[in-house]
Amino acid sequence: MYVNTKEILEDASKKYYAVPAFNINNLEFLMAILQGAVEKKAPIIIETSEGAIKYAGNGNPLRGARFFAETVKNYAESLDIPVALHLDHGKNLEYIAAAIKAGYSSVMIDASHEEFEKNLEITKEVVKWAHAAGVSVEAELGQLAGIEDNVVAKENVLVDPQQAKIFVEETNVDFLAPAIGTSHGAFKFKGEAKLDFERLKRVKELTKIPLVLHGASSVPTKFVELAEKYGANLGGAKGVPQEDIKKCVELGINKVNTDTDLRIAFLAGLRKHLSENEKEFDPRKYFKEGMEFVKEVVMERLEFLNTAGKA
Ligand SMILES: O=C(COP(=O)(O)O)NO
Ligand SMILES: [Ca+2]
Ligand code: NA
Ligand SMILES: [Zn+2]
Repeated sequence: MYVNTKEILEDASKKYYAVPAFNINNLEFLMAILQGAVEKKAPIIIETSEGAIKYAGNGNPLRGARFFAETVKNYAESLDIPVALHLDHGKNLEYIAAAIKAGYSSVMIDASHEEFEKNLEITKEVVKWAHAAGVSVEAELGQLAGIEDNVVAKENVLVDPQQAKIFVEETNVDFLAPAIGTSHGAFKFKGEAKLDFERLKRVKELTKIPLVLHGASSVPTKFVELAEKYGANLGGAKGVPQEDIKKCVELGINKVNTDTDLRIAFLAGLRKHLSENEKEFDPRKYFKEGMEFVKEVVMERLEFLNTAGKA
């Protein structure tokens, strides 16, 4: 069934487990993710960036948002697990409006590159707007290093727990993404992975709402090596160690944004299949192995986060 993201995350927050939010750009990833969630009897959050909406709508935000909202709703209504659709890293108000209009379960307003007061003002506006349409809202405090779609954040600016308390009270936002040291993409840490667990603990104590971990891909060596065996060049890829993710969930993270892990798994399967089946030209066949690897990563993460069996 198609549900509001808040429903899924409030249960997770109460019982201290987490739900992965998997990014998609096309039908193949959606199908692989849903198959994995059904097999694991788990609630699931599907998310699309503004870039994914631009891609599916060929530049038209409402066309792209409708493509994903109608496709996900259509699948969700035929499944007996809770499925939510979320706009990831909303920055452009046109895209946020399109997602709300198309029927997304929730939207992220990411104004974390702005000054605190400005971020608070913008988020307050979006919350009023979204709540009037029954849509829940995620916001972000602090910055992740690395490329955030179209905003290059210079360095990690970690969340200030006191500011988080004020921010949540003033904006009435439904869930919050506190920057605690992660970053997006496949090359996360220069040296050792270091997340600020103390800071995360304080944010949970002071805000008591569901929290989101961005940049949470672990970059599984197995699929990096397989992709490289068939010609990919992912040298130096490094993700968040699984035990760090587990610690974050124990401290109150409830939504775990995962994009890079699925991209690498799909890439490995596609490269492997194409190089072993030079005569194949049916996309329903040559995408299959990549989809199976995506499903494998999905099921593993659902087990690992204790989402399995919570549907
Ligand atoms: O934060 C993410 C995904 O992060 P990864 O690149 O670690 O999958 N999406 O919003
Ligand atoms: Ca941000
Ligand atoms: Na998000
Ligand atoms: Zn993110």
